[in-house]
Order: sequence, then structure tokens, then C-alpha cells
Amino acid sequence: MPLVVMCGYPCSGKTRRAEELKAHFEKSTDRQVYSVGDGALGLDRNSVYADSQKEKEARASLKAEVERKVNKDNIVILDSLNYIKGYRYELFCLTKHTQTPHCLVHCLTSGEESSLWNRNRESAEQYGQDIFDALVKRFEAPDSRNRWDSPLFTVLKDDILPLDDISDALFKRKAPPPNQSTQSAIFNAQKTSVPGDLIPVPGATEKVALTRSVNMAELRKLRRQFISYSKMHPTENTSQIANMFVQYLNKGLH
Ligand SMILES: Nc1ncnc2c1ncn2[C@@H]1O[C@H](COP(=O)(O)OP(=O)(O)OP(=O)(O)O)[C@@H](O)[C@H]1O
Repeated sequence: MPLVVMCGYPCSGKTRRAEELKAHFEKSTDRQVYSVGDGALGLDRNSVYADSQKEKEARASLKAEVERKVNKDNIVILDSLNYIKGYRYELFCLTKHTQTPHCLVHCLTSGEESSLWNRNRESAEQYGQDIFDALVKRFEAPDSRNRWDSPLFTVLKDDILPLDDISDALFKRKAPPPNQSTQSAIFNAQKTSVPGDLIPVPGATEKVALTRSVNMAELRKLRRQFISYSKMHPTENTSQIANMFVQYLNKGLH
């Protein structure tokens, strides 16, 4: 049945989140849940990701494994970097072909955070620093405006995985709240923007005006406030929720 595509920097917590999801699905459904990933295929990542031909073959094997496992009864979690936009598009086409719902879970970390986790890892699991840096540089961040990157769930390291929203997206095909992708767009844009820049966010036609730098704690707080606000003032016009959140942020960030 559904396909969950994990995505994120190397050592960004993808496997940890994938395991959490697998345990949740095993508890809440009676479907078989398969995790497909570099580990299961026995890939030596430091050699695979240093050689574009080997990497291409590894991606093809992972995709083939997904194709073998995806059917109307199973849930498949693809626990790999999945950092190439074109590859995520191919996975999306595969799910279209098998008429299977899919979603993306992006473990959003900073390069520094992941690099630190990587250095603290058992040496057998570590990426070499050169490979690590190259993968961070090559990373093509998901964007929920693309059909193949949607629905997109962006999780920060201290976030609680939105298990119910993910289940709804897969089993009820309900769209996730736009807030999380908004938060991640701002987080990413801040790395390169200067105060005064207008930042486009997924799903919204209005832009966030960054007048100063904002930290994650503040964004999270505004997100929580907005969620409580919108629960008290529900709108029929769900397509406008992303814009309402942008307006709320622009007021809150002044
Ligand atoms: N949310 C988190 N908070 C703190 N540390 C974390 C978190 N998630 C993962 N880590 C640390 O990062 C390490 C790697 O986690 P994990 O294997 O889940 O990452 P990954 O993205 O699957 O890595 P890889 O790219 O190698 O597949 C873990 O050993 C753990 O120490």
C-alpha cells in the first residue's frame, strides 16, 4: 500500500524516525511494514557515495526493492537519503503507477548538527567528513509545491513525529497542515537571506517578510499559537490556511 519516502542530510535521524513510524504502523494497522534502505541492502556508503556510478546503481537497487515490496497490502518506508529531486519524482511516478498513496518525511537538521551526530557515531556507521560535506552540498531540499514532494512532513530534531497526520495523509489522503513546511522554508531561507527579503513558502501566495533573524524556538511558538488560534476560529476556506499563517507570522515577527 502506501510508500513513505524519508529524506534528509546524512545522519539526520532518518532511521530513527523510520523505526518510530514502522512501530506505529505495526501497532495501529495489521499490514506488513517494510523498511527498505542502505543498511538492508548492505551498501557501504562511504564507497557508494564517493562514486556517481555506484551511487546510481544503489539508487536503482533501492527503487527496485521498493517496487517489489509495494503492493496493495504492505506499507513500505524508503529509509535512504533520497536527496535528488529527480529521484523523488521517479518514486512518485512509481506510486502513481501502482495507485499507491505516498508521502515524504523530511528530517530537517543543520549541517553542523548532523555533522556532530556523525562524528559521535560508531566508526563503522560514520560517513567520512568529505563524503558528508559533499552530500550536504548536493542535497536538493524537498518542496511541497512539487507534487512529488507532497504531502511533506518536516520534522526537526525535538519535534514529535506527527503520526496521526501522516496516517491520515496515507490512509485518508487528507492534506497535512501547511505550517510545518512553512517553518522549514523559513529556516532554510534564513541561511542565505538578509533582513528585508521576502520569503516564498509552500502552499501560500503571500510571502514572509523577514525583518530580523528568527530562531526555531520562536517559530515553533508562533506555530503553536497559530494552531490554537485556528482551532478556535475554524475556516471553511482551507486553501487559505497557508496564507493566514504567513500573515500571522508577519505580524508576530515584527
Ligand atoms: N532527534 C535526534 N536528536 C539527537 N540525536 C539524534 C536524533 N536523531 C538522530 N540522532 C543521532 O544521529 C545518529 C544517526 O541517526 P540515524 O541513524 O537515525 O540517522 P540517519 O539519517 O538514518 O543516518 P544515515 O544517513 O547514516 O542513514 C544517531 O546515532 C543519534 O545519535
